[in-house]
Amino acid sequence: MAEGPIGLLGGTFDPIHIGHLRLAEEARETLGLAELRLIPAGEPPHRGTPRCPGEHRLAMVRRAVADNPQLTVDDSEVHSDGPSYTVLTLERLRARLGPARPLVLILGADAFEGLPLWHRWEELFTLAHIAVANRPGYAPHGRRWPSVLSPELDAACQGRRLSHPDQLSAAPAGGLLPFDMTPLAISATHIRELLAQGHSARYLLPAPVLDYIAAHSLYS
Ligand SMILES: Nc1ncnc2c1ncn2[C@@H]1O[C@H](COP(=O)(O)OP(=O)(O)OP(=O)(O)O)[C@@H](O)[C@H]1O
Ligand SMILES: O=C(O)c1ccc[n+]([C@@H]2O[C@H](COP(=O)([O-])O)[C@@H](O)[C@H]2O)c1
Repeated sequence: MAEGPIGLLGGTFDPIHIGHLRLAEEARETLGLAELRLIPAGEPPHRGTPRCPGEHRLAMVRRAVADNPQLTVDDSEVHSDGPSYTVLTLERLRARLGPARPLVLILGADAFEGLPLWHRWEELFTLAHIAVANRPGYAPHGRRWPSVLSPELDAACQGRRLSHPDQLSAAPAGGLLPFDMTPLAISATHIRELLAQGHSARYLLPAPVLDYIAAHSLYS
């Protein structure tokens, strides 16, 4: 029998903020995950070069979760060459963890909407379940979702919808589960703007991360 599902939250984390951390914590709790791994992207595909190098973003993620043993950090993408394609990360994890372990890719609604642009995106469902959280400004689920999805994403989701987190343990991959989290209209873009203008970003991200930013003069 496979052990409990492992959640995977990838991101540029430039920098990591309270929106990411509540997403991780609420996914872990709501979805009944045995563990949640944060995976900072080395070279995030489909966006410009991050403002901070991977080592700094990784260091900030480590500081953000240092007091929470249930949130762990996977540094493999930062230490790999080439674009951080999620399908490659999932293949590597699947090879290491075996075919039976349920894996759950955690995405905010904005990331999910862009899924058909991802490298080998249709194979993601063969490697993991996908759990999608609401994000203010995007249509996550409920009345409007998934009716707002592009036709190709809608088609790929047909027959995958799970109705309860317990179903994540019943198969290693292939399900789609929307879930609610505390709506938080926080973005790394806004935090970078605040810091560049010399404004306070206090309480939008953990104090140890802000201390790290100050110590290394990042984003100013
Ligand atoms: N406030 C939030 N609520 C829900 N999901 C979020 C939130 N912020 C980020 N996410 C999700 O976390 C993952 C990583 O996001 P990312 O690192 O790109 O953060 P971001 O704040 O969107 O950054 P940026 O503003 O630089 O684009 C994505 O799946 C994204 O949807
Ligand atoms: O695999 C891809 O093609 C792909 C394309 C865009 C984004 N991703 C991943 O999605 C996560 C969030 O990306 P971003 O750019 O919103 O921070 C991060 O882990 C990226 O590596 C992955």
